[in-house]
Amino acid sequence: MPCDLILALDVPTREEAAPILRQLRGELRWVKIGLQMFTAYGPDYVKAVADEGFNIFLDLKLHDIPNTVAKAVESLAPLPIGMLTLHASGGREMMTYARKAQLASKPDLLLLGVTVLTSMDATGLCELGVSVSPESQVSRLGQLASDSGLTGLVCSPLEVSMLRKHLPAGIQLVTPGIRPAGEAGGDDQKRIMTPGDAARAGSSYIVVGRPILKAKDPVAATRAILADLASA
Ligand SMILES: O=C(O)c1cc(=O)[nH]c(=O)n1[C@@H]1O[C@H](COP(=O)(O)O)[C@@H](O)[C@H]1O
Repeated sequence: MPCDLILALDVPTREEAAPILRQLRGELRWVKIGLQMFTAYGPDYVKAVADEGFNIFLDLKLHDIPNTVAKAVESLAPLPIGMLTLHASGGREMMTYARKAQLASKPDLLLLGVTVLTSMDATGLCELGVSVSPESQVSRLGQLASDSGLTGLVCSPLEVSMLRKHLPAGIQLVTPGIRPAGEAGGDDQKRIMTPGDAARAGSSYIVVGRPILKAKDPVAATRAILADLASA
């Protein structure tokens, strides 16, 4: 399966987003709208970006009691979105409720369970009382999400080959924590890989924000990432 690129549109204003979207139209298919833009502009902005021809990954990382998450999924279902995130650490019942609501309201929506954030390492997990390695915790949460009916996960590319051995063949693995060769370090991402290595490991999609958004030439950065994916 080829690996596709998702742009994380993590910018403060729609005025800043507009030229980026204009330049990248036709270069990539998927745009992720996350907490920063959704909090500022809400559902109308999701519709506006979809109207520009992009597929939308709405990254709200839902995490609440089962009923509340299920109702949020129902409220979001009318939006033109192809992917939506929730935290797998919300547990089996929360994920089961959410999946049921998604199947009833938007069957073609890919509900993604976020396993262990790519910004976390073993030390960060230990501070939360989780004394196993990030890989073990991803394995546990990935299995729980799959058992709860989810068909997609968010994880680091470092865990993809391990998950592919244990989970159903069709599972979609979406991996942030992507840093092109030579761009690693100096920020909050801890469990990282290059685009090509993530694709070779078996990622279904990679999510990339700052390496494109902060590049001098976002189009050139996007093309370099796509070329790295294509060579995988
Ligand atoms: O759910 C996500 O998309 C996500 C999960 C995760 O574990 N790590 C992670 O970085 N993300 C998102 O992926 C994007 C990564 O952005 P950059 O680090 O700038 O490439 C951000 O929008 C994060 O919110």
